[in-house]
Amino acid sequence: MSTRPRLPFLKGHGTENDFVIVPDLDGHLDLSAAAVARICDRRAGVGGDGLIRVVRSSAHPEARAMADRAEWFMDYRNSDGSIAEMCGNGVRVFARYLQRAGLAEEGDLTIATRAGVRRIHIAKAADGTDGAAVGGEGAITVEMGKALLPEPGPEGGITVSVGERNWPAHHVNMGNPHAVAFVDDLGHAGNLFTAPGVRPAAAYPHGTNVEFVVDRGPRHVAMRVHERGSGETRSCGTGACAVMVAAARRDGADPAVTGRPVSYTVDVPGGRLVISERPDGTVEMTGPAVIVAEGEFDAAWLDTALG
Ligand SMILES: N[C@@H](CCC[C@H](N)C(=O)O)C(=O)O
Repeated sequence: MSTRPRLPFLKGHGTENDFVIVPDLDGHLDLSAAAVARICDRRAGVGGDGLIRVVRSSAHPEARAMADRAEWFMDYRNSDGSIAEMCGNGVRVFARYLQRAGLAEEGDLTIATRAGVRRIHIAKAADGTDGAAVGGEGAITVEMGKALLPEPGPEGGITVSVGERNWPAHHVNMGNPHAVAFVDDLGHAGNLFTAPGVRPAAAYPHGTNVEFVVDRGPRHVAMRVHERGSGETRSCGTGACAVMVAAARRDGADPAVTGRPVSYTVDVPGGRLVISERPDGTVEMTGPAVIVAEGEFDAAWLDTALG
């Protein structure tokens, strides 16, 4: 018989990038990488592209310094248990959880992440759709910070490869790393269960997320992604932001030069995100966030999962 306190969880997604949400408000849980991987396992666990632990910033050593600017910290883990700096879809789902739990209201709030404090706006949801229509009522907008575009090192620019195919790629950092390759056909990326090759390895000492992008129309692109630590997912918010910035620079659009914001629609297999870049370089993402279920871990199962 387990003596562990009952542990609730929720399941949510943003454009079908799905997460197990574990409220641990006062930071008592010790979640090892192995435990996260078991919880995210789609057959033997709850299943998800990642796990989001909701913890008070003041109760987490990595967030304490942000506690005066953001009450809540998103402790994000990939489905293999590895730690990531940021998750764009995850932070919208995190905000939706706070709203549902009565810990935040519609309107403006801030959330601490390993990439820094992010400002969020939860639009008014008059129709209860949880923002399923991008930009519609209930959608959530996140100020994702500024994109960094690291210069190529001595070994040259980035190349992404799948099988025999190679593409030049843009190195974009949105708090976490991305390699963005423009391709003729999203099918050419093939089977993304395994990670694409990325060279030079030194450009990404901690690995990278890889996006494959095609044009759909003016300021409108579509992408597939292989996420570091999770494999192919149906969407990646930071990836969509990296794609938007890479597409804008490719198209000769730089808000810092023109003084005008630029906006792209980014289609992902799981839906649509709208991404804008402002003249000060801040990237803004708008998209849906949905909570689909709420439950409680079986105590005996949790004992074995947490070890
Ligand atoms: N799905 C996320 C990104 C999650 C982290 C990523 N796999 C990494 O390791 O950097 C998003 O929506 O941004």
